[in-house]
Amino acid sequence: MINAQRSSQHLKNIPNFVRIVEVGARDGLQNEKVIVPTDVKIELIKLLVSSGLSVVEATSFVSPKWVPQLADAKDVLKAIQDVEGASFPVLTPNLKGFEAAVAAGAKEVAVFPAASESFSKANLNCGIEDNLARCRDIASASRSLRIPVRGYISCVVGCPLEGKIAPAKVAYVAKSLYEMGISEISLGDTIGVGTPGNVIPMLEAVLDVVPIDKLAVHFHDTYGQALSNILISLQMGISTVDSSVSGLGGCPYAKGATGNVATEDVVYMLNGLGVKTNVDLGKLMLAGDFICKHLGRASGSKVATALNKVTNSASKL
Ligand SMILES: CC(C)(COP(=O)([O-])OP(=O)([O-])OC[C@H]1O[C@@H](n2cnc3c(N)ncnc32)[C@H](O)[C@@H]1OP(=O)([O-])[O-])[C@@H](O)C(=O)NCCC(=O)NCCSC(=O)C[C@@](C)(O)CC(=O)[O-]
Repeated sequence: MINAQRSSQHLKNIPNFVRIVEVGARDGLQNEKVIVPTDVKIELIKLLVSSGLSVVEATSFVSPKWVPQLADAKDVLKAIQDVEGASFPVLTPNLKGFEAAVAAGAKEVAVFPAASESFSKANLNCGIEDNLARCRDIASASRSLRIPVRGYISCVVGCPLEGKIAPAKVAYVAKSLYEMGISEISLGDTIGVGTPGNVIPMLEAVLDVVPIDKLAVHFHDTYGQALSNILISLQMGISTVDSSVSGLGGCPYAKGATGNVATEDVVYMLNGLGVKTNVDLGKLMLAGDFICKHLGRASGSKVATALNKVTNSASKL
């Protein structure tokens, strides 16, 4: 639904409500070299849910040889079965992962093809077409179980191996996912090279073949462009945005890719636009503080950093 209260021509297409898909516990942690204890992952997920986030991607059922950080997927998912207030999608690259996820209690899964042939091979050990066949297998296995399947497309504007990616390639993968009944397609700027200049033509190409209410955007903030790309996407009518608490993240198979856009920064911008998210920024920052303290690292969120400075200097007065 469009925000009717806004009189400005420039803001009138922006939706009243944006659904945030929090990917910190999966995309955020998957690239961490030191293994984060399972209990810490579980506590992080619980804190994220307490902040009001209604979709918290929990983990991945991928090969532990490829992504050792998420080898505890089963334990994480089992431990959050009784947590109420959010759904917990998990990544499944193939039927083996899908079956393991379902056995551990997954009620939503995600497949993750790429728009780049080389990246598909680096990330999944198979090309785009072979991977789409795996996605199709998962889509059909999930149908009888009524499990929604999200589909990420990686490298929607640029690839670490191939450089620029043509919008038509993204549209092809998006159309394939849509035709196999994927519930939502998240367009991933895996290495954060998007600007409104290349994101707009990519979105236009995808919108020619997939309805807007099926689309989400997933921006990494490597070059500091994520919020401008999100704003453009909202102006084009997209109302689901992926982000990661404290800007954690990076893909192990995309060298140089830094964190996702920070959820705190997205919520702050949306609050400023008068867009509802149901997320409490203060509680979200507690989740960010918790994981940053554990990782021994400063937050990648500009908003959390600024608000923490303001609070610290006020408490010294
Ligand atoms: C797809 C595979 C498994 C193929 O990997 P492979 O080596 O080709 O697999 P295989 O079928 O040849 O099997 C080899 C071994 O892996 C096992 N295996 C096979 N499948 C599974 C499974 N599901 N779970 C656990 N184990 C599995 C299988 O049983 C066998 O075990 P072994 O007999 O040697 O003991 C591998 O390439 C893989 O796990 N890739 C995942 C990489 C990954 O997670 N990347 C990060 C996520 S993508 C991303 O971050 C981008 C995104 C989504 O956020 C969007 C964006 O940012 O733009």
